[in-house]
Amino acid sequence: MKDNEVKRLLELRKKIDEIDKELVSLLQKRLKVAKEIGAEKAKFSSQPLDVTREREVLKNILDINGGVFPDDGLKVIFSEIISACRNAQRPAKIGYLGPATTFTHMAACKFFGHSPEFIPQRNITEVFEEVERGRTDFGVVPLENSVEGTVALTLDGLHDFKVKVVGEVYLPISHDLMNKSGRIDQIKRILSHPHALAQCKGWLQRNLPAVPTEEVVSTAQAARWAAVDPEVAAIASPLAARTYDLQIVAKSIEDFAGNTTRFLVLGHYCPRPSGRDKTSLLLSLEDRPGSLFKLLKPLAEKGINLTKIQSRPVKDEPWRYLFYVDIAGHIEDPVVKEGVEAIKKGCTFLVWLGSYPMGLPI
Ligand SMILES: O=C(O)C(=O)C[C@]1(C(=O)O)C=C[C@@H](O)C=C1
Repeated sequence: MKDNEVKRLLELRKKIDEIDKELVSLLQKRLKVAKEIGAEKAKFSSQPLDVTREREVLKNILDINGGVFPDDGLKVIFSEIISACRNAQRPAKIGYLGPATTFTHMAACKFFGHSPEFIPQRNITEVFEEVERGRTDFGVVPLENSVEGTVALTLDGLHDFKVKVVGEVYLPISHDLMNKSGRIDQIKRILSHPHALAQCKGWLQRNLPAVPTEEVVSTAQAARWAAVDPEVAAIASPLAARTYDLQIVAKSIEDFAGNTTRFLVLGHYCPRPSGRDKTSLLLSLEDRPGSLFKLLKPLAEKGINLTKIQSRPVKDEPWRYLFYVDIAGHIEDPVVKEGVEAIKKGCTFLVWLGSYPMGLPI
């Protein structure tokens, strides 16, 4: 490099340093205002988290930017700025189905950003329990996978614990095969969560038909085993590979493209209507002809969109079923409120699980 080129580079770096200084000063100002908002909210014991406002902030920023700064980068930066401001208002503890690096962990970070404290729980029931007891502010659990279907333990938790659904997150699930060496010929056993093994069955049969598979409690647990045993390969997330220092043998080995999991965020409040909301219900129908029709009729009449219905056996009453139901709209929308009241008439019991902003499309 010539002298004048070095000089030019130093000048430009000085400019960057000055801009960064301004950015930090602006971030500090933003944090101060966010704390003031937090103090106002605390006066009427309102929850710091306002997903609708957060989405509005992100939309405003992308509009102002007009694509000049890469939009994806800007979204990540501002999601983390908001996460830090929210956490400064009141530090939050988030329980999730652990251990660290599970897809539920990734979903929790997608929803809350990285500022809160994330606490891995041993199983789905524990996530519910900790939220119910108030030891965590929120919990994140998987509800359904586009290939594997509904997670029964989550439906049980919604029935057994006093918690509300306060949000949802959709996360694309892409499974990688990983081990210590990155060499396929070293693999003597393949470990993963039963869902992940099922989602990669075709690929495993085509590529490693002679290698036995073993089910473990989570994809992260599988990665931990792979980290200590060179003969073990894990099917897990890219985050697990980074965390446990594993090499990728094969990327995205799931059999169906577009494999997505929907996660629920559990808490104790009701987010305000955002204009694009979902309401979740848990109900039990009378055991008589036409009771399911009675449930669906008022929804159809009022033009309410039923987005999910899933039955689950009542454990202590053979051949009776609970129904988990999602409908479009917020319980504060008059039409939804009336629809739920109408449904109630044909139910032996109905619990409103929560109303919350719909998860963003991936
Ligand atoms: O506007 C609010 O209500 C705030 O608390 C501020 C803020 C933000 O940083 O922009 C932080 C947390 C909320 O979830 C929404 C937005």
